[in-house]
Amino acid sequence: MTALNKSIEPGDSPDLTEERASGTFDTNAMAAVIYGSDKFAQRRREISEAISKIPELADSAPLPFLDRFGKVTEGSRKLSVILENIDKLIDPSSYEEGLHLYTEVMGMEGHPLALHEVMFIPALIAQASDEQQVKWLGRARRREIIGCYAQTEMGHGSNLRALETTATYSPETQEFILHSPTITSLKWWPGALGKSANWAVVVANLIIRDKNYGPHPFMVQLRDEDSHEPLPGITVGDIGPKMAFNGGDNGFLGFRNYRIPREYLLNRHAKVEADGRYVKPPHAKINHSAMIRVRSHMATGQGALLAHALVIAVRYSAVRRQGYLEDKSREVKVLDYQTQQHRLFPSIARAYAFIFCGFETIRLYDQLLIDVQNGNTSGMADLHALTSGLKSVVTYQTGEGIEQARMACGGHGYSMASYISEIYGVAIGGCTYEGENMVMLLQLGRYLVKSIEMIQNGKSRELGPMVAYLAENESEIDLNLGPNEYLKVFEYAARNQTWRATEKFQKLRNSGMSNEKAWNQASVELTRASRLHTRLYIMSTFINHVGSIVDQKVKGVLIDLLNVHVTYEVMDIGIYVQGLLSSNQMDLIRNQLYVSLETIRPNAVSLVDSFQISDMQLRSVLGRRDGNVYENLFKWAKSSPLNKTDVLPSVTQYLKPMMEKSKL
Ligand SMILES: CC/C=C\C/C=C\C/C=C\C/C=C\C=C\C(=O)SCCNC(=O)CCNC(=O)[C@H](O)C(C)(C)COP(=O)(O)OP(=O)(O)OC[C@H]1O[C@@H](n2cnc3c(N)ncnc32)[C@H](O)[C@@H]1OP(=O)(O)O
Ligand SMILES: Cc1cc2nc3c(=O)[nH]c(=O)nc-3n(C[C@H](O)[C@H](O)[C@H](O)COP(=O)(O)OP(=O)(O)OC[C@H]3O[C@@H](n4cnc5c(N)ncnc54)[C@H](O)[C@@H]3O)c2cc1C
Repeated sequence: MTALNKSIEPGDSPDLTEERASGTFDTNAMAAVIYGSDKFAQRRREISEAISKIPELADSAPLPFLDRFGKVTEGSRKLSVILENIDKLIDPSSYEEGLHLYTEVMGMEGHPLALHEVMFIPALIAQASDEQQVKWLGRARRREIIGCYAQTEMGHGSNLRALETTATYSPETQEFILHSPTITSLKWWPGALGKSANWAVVVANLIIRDKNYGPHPFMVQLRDEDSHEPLPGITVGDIGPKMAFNGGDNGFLGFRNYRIPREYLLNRHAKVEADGRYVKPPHAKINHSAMIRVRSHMATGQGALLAHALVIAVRYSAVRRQGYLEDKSREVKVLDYQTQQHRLFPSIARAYAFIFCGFETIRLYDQLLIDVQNGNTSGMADLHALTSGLKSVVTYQTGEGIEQARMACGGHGYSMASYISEIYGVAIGGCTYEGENMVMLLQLGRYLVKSIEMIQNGKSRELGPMVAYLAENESEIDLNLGPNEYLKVFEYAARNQTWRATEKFQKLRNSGMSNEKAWNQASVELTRASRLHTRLYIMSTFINHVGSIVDQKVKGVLIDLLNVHVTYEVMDIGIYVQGLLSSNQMDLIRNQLYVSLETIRPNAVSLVDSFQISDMQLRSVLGRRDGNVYENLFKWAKSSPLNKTDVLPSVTQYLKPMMEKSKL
């Protein structure tokens, strides 16, 4: 990967060179904005450079040609090469540098340490006492052990209160006895559990003298550290192939009266004394902190996945020529079609918006962690509500954007040579993991209903800054629309829908219906309110972030992108703003959107180049930085294992005899 201003190199496709020449800003300066600092953007480039110098870190074959066994083996092989060279590649104490290294080398299909870094270590940091951290955190960080986070069961993932795995305290031996009483109680889905992890943070119901204290996290050894064989009392294995993530070993796990010491309950917040006395945590949901953390990181993670698909689709659209506009002597780049721009550019804006939003939620989580360690849990409900909505909206919109990017690549988009279907499979997993989207939208819905109830009870002044707009009133909007007026339009839509949904719920409840039934009958409307509220938050963070940028050229193009965003988003929620905007105003906004697509066009390739995703990381023939797509597409097809011989054994064995027989 080059560090050149506009990434122009000899041998590049002239079409892409032309695009890069038309860019109005420095892609390195934009990368500094995307990755939070010039220093880190520079480190990413250096790490990519260092990776490219170690040939063993490259995939030994294009991943789509490997079967499941090959993918899992390839992941472990590359991991061992990474660890042999780690000091040459990154500062091992930097989480961000490590994440970049793993993302680039291991790719997105899963690997043995994926959950170790993302959930196991963070769960130890948030939930293990200082003493427990001394015992396990160093070992985990040095990778002497491999861990995972085992919560979901075959029968229950969303409703944690119905988990069936038990951890029964035995005061006589001062042990917990872990047990899986039914088939549905088997842990099912945890990443890296099946074959890689030898330890797990296991979430099980804490039972003391027949009383159930609900789900708690326990540190559990699953496999012998020498032989890697499962320990007696443990049944563990892989759950089989999935829609994506097939380099990962999502697993199942069962316990047969499996004993662990009392000290293995992660007891920073809740404790069980030797005599069985239970010490309550400071907040009932404190054991959910590992989930809040991942949800806080998901906006940037999903923004990056959307970015991968857009790098591929935008670059390819600049080299793909098909059909004509005015000049009939040369076919046009498909990127010049308005429909193609409408398909791709609003997603570029969303990818940037998600990444900027993620900066904010990561900051909020880091602050919450400090607060909670100091005994202050007051921020938990706000962050839970915010990240519940955000993970749901960004995963859904990312999925939509990636699928549009695939279609924007025509037939070749459907080939694994584009790699977009893998990106799609990985990204939409996010609609399910860390809380199924509808379930999480309804969590935010609860928070919004409570906020309306505060207003109804005359407590508007106690509302937090994110929901204060629910108490305002806006019935007219200036025709001369700028980003802040668009925010007002979104506020109007979110406020109206939240009030409407809450009033529906209240009306049903007041009619004598049970709380649960009334909630269920208002739930579609409540999820709509949650989505609008979250989209408002994304827009407002995007506007604030762009406002804070210093480099004027970068800021200029981001303002153009923001114009794409606000106009597209408002058109997309037209049905919710009919009472506010006239049809003339809607036409005006629609036209502003079309103008903003044209404005962004010369910078489209530079905007996706700025994500600085190397070819190695992208794993896409269509998205190559040099744009030399066609010759490499042919090379890729020729490397298919099916093409090793001209005549396949299956032809000799089945098709030839069939054809011979038909001749008689
Ligand atoms: C660094 C990472 C970067 C990027 C990520 C990239 C890649 C990841 C790769 C692969 C995937 C990896 C891992 C995937 C892991 C998993 O999926 S782990 C399992 C995740 N499981 C879930 O998310 C389960 C979803 N369910 C829940 O979270 C909860 O059960 C619930 C839906 C929130 C409901 O909980 P419960 O029934 O206990 O509570 P309620 O009765 O509904 O509510 C009671 C009140 O408590 C409040 N509440 C609930 N949760 C929290 C919380 N976490 N914090 C604060 N408050 C909480 C709730 O709002 C209620 O409040 P009230 O309205 O005031 O009463
Ligand atoms: C790729 C991937 C990786 C994963 N990794 C892990 C991991 O590392 N560790 C781990 O513990 N788990 C992991 N999981 C499991 C994941 O967290 C759960 O699958 C997820 O939380 C959803 O729970 P569920 O499967 O029980 O869905 P269900 O709750 O069964 O959802 C089915 C349907 O029911 C609906 N529904 C459920 N409850 C309600 C409700 N109250 N109101 C309205 N609708 C409702 C849902 O909206 C959905 O439409 C992973 C899953 C995937 C796909």
